[in-house]
Amino acid sequence: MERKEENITVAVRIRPLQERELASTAEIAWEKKDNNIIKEKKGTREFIFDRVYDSTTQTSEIFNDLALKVINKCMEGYNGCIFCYGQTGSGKTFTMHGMKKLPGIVPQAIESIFTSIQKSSQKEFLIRCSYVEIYNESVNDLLNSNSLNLQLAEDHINGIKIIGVTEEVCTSPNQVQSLLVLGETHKNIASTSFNQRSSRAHSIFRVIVESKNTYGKPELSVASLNLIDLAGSESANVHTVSASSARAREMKYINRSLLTLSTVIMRLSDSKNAVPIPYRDSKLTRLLQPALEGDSKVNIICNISPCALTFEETLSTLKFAQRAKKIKQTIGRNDHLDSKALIIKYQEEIHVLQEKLREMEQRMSLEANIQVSEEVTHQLIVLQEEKEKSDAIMENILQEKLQLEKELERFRSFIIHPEDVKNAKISCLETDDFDLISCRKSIDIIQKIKEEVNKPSIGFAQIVESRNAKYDIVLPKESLLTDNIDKLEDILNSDEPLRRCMREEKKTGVDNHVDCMRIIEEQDRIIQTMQKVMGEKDEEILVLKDELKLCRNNLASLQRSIRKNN
Ligand SMILES: Nc1ncnc2c1ncn2[C@@H]1O[C@H](COP(=O)(O)OP(=O)(O)OP(=O)(O)O)[C@@H](O)[C@H]1O
Repeated sequence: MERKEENITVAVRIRPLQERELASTAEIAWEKKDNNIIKEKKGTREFIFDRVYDSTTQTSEIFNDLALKVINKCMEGYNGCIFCYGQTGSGKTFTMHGMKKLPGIVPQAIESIFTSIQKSSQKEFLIRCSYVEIYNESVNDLLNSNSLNLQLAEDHINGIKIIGVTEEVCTSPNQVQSLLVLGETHKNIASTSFNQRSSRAHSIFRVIVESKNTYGKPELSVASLNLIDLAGSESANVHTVSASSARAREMKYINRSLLTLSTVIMRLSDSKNAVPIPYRDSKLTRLLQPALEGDSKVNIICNISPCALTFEETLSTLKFAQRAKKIKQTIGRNDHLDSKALIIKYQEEIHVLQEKLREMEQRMSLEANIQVSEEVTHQLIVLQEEKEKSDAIMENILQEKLQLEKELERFRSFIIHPEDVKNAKISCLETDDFDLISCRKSIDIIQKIKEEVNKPSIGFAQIVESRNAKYDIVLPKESLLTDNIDKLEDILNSDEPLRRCMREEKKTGVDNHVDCMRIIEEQDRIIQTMQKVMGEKDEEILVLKDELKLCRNNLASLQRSIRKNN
């Protein structure tokens, strides 16, 4: 632990005259002589301090001159303590807390701590805050209105501890600011003869700064900064008869604890005197003991009124300040190489939590995979069912198509094409009931039919036109018959209904061309219907083929994603 001796820094702040003082005939009794001297205006008394501020000084100047040094020391691991001392209405709360537009030492200290953290690139910090008041010798938690009369205990590492006090870990100035606002709502404030809003208790706002090196030597320090707004001393005679017993009781406790503080300061300032120091006589001095004994860099700001109305009280304050100025301290840095600091504890907890988080993330991703697999499997089953259904439909359609193709083929077989005719055999000529003569007769008959068909009156000319080739082949010429004997046989073979009709005609000698045409028409009609049905079926097959293709694509992408997840 590094140690160096230094005096407590003491400053005096003279506040401006208040309305009540201005309205009185009382004169100015105290004035600033120099930057560090205050003197009695009409007398010879002079007091020298580290700094003297007059009524024109802004709190920000006091902060930069004095408080900032304490805060910077805290950031390096040294304890710090700043307190405002003075009679009631002298400007202690104004200096310590200030107002929104004129912020006091506390809000400026908070800003400064977080700015310093921002600039420290090679350190990690943990900030926690507590806010208590000592009211009628009872330590009350200002951050928890239910925590009253907290007990104090001595801790060899952390000094005097307030058992059960709320300590909030803060990560931003706003968070600390909101704690101050909360504490303010729980404070004991009342109107007194000298102050409309008089603090009836000593309030202690404590910021604990834990810091740890992130580079180099693994240094760890825990420093506490105590910012104390003392309640103001009051002479018993300033209270009127109407002062309530509650006010009188508060006053008694305030004065007694301030007297103890004075005694402690006096004994500490007199190093030759070996009498015991009565720290335990009040909660205030008990709490301030470690700081006053030298574990903290201490700043005392003594607030005074320059008015002659409170001359005696101001003189008493200046004497207190003079004694405090004599106290010598040996301040040491609080290096903690053990794991008791919260920052270490929290880092260990963070490590454990990070491990847990990693495990959880792994489990979650595993779970997600299982879920994906289940979802994919379900989709796969649905798709396979759909595929089976569409396969069955396809099979039916194919069967139907096959059936239709067979039928179509059958009906097509009724139609005669020239190439078919070429290859045909004259089997019909080999039969018993069919000779060349009868053929000739048949040809004659067909010729007759053709002539009849070609007659415009009959009206079948167009219908039969397409089939003329067939009949042209069998023109009634013997030579042609010989040449196209194969064709003739084919016609006769494949056009069975027609042949039957012709035979009928041959047998009976009755003209049957009307029946022949009807047969031809019937054949054409059936073929057209079959072609139409086939066309529709082909379209259906195309649609189903597209659907099947889509199903196969989906199936393939799902199988791909299952492979990926596995
Ligand atoms: N330097 C200053 N400039 C302007 N006004 C001030 C200054 N100091 C104090 N005042 C005003 O004087 C009044 C009393 O100040 P303050 O409440 O700070 O006194 P106090 O010492 O805290 O009193 P108490 O001990 O009774 O709580 C307030 O209205 C405050 O605004």
